[in-house]
Amino acid sequence: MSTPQSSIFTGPLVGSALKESFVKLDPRAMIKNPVMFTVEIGTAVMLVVTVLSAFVDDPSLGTFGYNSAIAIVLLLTLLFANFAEAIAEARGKAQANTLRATRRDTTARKLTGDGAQEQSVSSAELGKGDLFLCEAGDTIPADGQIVEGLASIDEAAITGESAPVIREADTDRDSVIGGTQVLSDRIVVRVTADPGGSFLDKMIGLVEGANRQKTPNEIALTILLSSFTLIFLIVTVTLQPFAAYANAPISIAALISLFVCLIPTTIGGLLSAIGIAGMDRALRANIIAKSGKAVETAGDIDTLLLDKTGTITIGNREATAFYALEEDKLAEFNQLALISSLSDNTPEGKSIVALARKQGAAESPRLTEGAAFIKFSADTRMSGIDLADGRQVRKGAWDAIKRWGVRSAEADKRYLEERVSEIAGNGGTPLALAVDHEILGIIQLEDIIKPGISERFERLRKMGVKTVMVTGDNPLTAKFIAAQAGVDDFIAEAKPEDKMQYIREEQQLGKLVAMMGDGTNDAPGLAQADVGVAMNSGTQAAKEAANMVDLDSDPTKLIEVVEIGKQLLITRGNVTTFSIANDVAKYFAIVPALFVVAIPGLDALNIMRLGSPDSAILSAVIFNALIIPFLIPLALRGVKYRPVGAASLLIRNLLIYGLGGIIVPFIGIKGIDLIVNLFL
Ligand SMILES: Nc1ncnc2c1ncn2[C@@H]1O[C@H](COP(=O)(O)OP(=O)(O)OP(=O)(O)O)[C@@H](O)[C@H]1O
Ligand SMILES: [K+]
Ligand SMILES: [Mg+2]
Repeated sequence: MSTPQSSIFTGPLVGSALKESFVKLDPRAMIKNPVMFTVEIGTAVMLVVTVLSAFVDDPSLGTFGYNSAIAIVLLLTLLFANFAEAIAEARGKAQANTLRATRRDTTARKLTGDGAQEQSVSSAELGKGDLFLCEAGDTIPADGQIVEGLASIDEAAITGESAPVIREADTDRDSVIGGTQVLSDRIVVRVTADPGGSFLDKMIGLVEGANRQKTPNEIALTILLSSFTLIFLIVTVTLQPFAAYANAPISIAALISLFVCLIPTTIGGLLSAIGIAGMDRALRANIIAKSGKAVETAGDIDTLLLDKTGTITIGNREATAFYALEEDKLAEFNQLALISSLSDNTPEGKSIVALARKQGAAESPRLTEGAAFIKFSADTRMSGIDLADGRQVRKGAWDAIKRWGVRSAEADKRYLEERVSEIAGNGGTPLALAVDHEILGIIQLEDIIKPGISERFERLRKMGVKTVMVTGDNPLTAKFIAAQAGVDDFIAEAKPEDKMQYIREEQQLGKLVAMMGDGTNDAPGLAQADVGVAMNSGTQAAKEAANMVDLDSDPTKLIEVVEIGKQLLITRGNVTTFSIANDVAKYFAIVPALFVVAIPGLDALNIMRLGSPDSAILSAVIFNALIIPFLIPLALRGVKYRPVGAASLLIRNLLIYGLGGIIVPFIGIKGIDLIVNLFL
């Protein structure tokens, strides 16, 4: 998906967009955009007037040549607006075609009879709940969740990322996507999507814009623009009796032109292109937004919930030291740390195994035979093993182990507590290791804060976004990392439901909240958040609850999501400002020119000194049409976004797009008028 940043106007895209521009003239499609629809009616009337003026000898109809010029320019206005939308859609369509190539029928190795038999079927025959087997070289036939094994998978077809990813059963990285390829090992997968409802199918629909719906903001803006259109319709129509009274009758061509110049055609023509381009920018960042609304909401986010481990820190939290309470028991410590982590798939668990081995511990099948592994969960904040000999070994957060119940002597506990505070105070994560409710000592886990992350938080702060670090770690560690990384707030010893609680509280204050997650226990939070971004590597539940999926599974992507949303809102706001300022300026450019012959007093207002009323009108409609293609690159690329406060941003943009919007038409229309007068 991450196609190289291509130019907006590439050959084949332009060709198909040009064709689409004509197809989109269909009034049934046009009516969805009331501003441009009225332009279409105006164009139709002008065409009739043009034909009439060729045959009927009525001076009030105007000349055939002038009428056809106006009619053509109006038609171009429509085509330019259609082209803006078509070119915005074309990029998505091209991507959809690439994706379609990935979605082909493959043979699936379906498992039946409780996984005992293997049967070759077509991927199209797989339904939700079916089990299939994949080995190195196989193409994964359908979306699913790994129930057994682990594999390295090439997801380049979907994500554009060539480095293989590891997907594993019983982890937060257990989902696989149909169409991707297994590179090594063997997995058993349970199908999670029926044919036609796969991730790829949804993605194709999204990038194609087939089910693109107007966002609430777009609908509101469309209503506002339609009311402007209605007001200007009244203004234009009431100008006629006034003109007749002043003995300066206005031709139909002039009236329609004036009307089209006054209504907000610029934003009307570019509105949907801006929206599509916003989705497209998200897509280029490898984010699949399930709706345009989600992208927009991202631009308004007040509070950003970010995980500590893996988002703010590098996330390979590694065991760097073991502190045994009694030095002569270090060997036992090593041994128990090792066996309690043997089936712990977390980075923490794996690194504990590695450190224990390095310090001389060896596996002892005799010891682990018949043992039951206790998996780590964010709720218990512990993991461990129940040995066949009856001993219970646990490792976990200090307070979690204490809550499990420890019988250690007070003095020992105090001594260990100091170790714990020392490790946590330096940003490390202390884990207590206990056997049969007796603490043996402390495991020190260390993690590194991502370089450059505090600059990103600074950027967010300037945009007025509050960042909150969420961690299952203890308050001391959390405080240290929060201060180092420069987040605004933190939640320590957080359980999944605490996230949800925090989101609710913020929302009750009227805040919009975004979060990113991957685990099944993140799903409620992802659903509750105004913007929930799931990692592609995450569980099916997380992906379903979220309104966006990040194909790169990069937790810092949330920051980018906010920036893309802001850019979309600002681009739309600026083009709207520019469009309306333009229309005001056009009013003052045209009206004095229209009446200057009849009312010489208006000459004072006629600052533009346009050649004649006819050339003034024609120049204004030409300018009005040209400004649309002129702004297409801005609409598609978005306004360059700077992280500054809302107030200074508003002032800046009002200056550039408001004042600019007033000045540009004067210069533009004057210039066109000079050229037009060469021909008239
Ligand atoms: N594999 C593990 N075995 C036992 N305890 C663990 C393990 N991993 C983490 N812990 C303990 O559980 C706590 C919570 O871990 P959890 O992974 O839920 O949150 P976190 O990694 O600190 O934060 P984040 O939400 O950013 O991932 C940790 O602070 C640590 O004390
Ligand atoms: K206009
Ligand atoms: Mg974690």
